[in-house]
Amino acid sequence: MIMSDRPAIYVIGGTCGTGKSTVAEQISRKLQESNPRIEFIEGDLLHPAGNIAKMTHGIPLTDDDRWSWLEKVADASFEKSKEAGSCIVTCSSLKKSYRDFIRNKHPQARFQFFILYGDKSEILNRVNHRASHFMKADMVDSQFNDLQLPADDEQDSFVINVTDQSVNQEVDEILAKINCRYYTID
Ligand SMILES: Nc1ncnc2c1ncn2[C@@H]1O[C@H](COP(=O)(O)OP(=O)(O)OP(=O)(O)O)[C@@H](O)[C@H]1O
Ligand SMILES: O=C(O)[C@H](O)[C@@H](O)[C@H](O)[C@H](O)CO
Repeated sequence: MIMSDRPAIYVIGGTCGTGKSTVAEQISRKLQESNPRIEFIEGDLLHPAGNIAKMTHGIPLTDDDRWSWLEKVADASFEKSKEAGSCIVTCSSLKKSYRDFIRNKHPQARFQFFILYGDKSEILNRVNHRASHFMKADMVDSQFNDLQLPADDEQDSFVINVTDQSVNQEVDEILAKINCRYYTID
């Protein structure tokens, strides 16, 4: 087995309220133990102001709202991964076409998608219980309507169940997949 020399980008996706930021922060801390240069990019910070305004007012984003944001996510994460060998980014990546767009933007990199998935009732519960976040419960239905979970034809993508696992269990599951992939030839 050898280590791949393509930079690796770990995308933590899923609908609002699945725990993307919470899980991604912990994963980056774990990975930084062996490589302090690995960075975590909060994908929500790359949205244009207009997208945040729409979501704050309970208006779901369209494909056209998302393309320029997805491009920034792909570009920013690729740049960081070239510096450190890998990086972590949160990005909902709800549709297959979005994941394809990101993959195809930088074929020199190895993107892996971890799509966190929780039952709608659990997600509503989480969104209702967090304070001062722009994404409110009225957006949950539209997020589930747009969600296309990866199927077998997306071998770089995994669905992580977040309904009945703790954050630590989710982090361990993702790290196991990252480590396993990192040391294989591709
Ligand atoms: N098992 C779990 N896994 C992840 N998050 C959990 C879990 N249980 C509870 N939470 C809580 O769910 C809430 C949502 O998490 P977080 O804000 O990280 O989600 P998110 O996907 O980044 O949300 P958004 O995309 O809307 O910003 C947080 O308050 C987090 O602590
Ligand atoms: O694609 C989208 O509709 C958006 O990225 C949303 O998913 C939010 O940015 C994120 O989840 C924060 O609540």
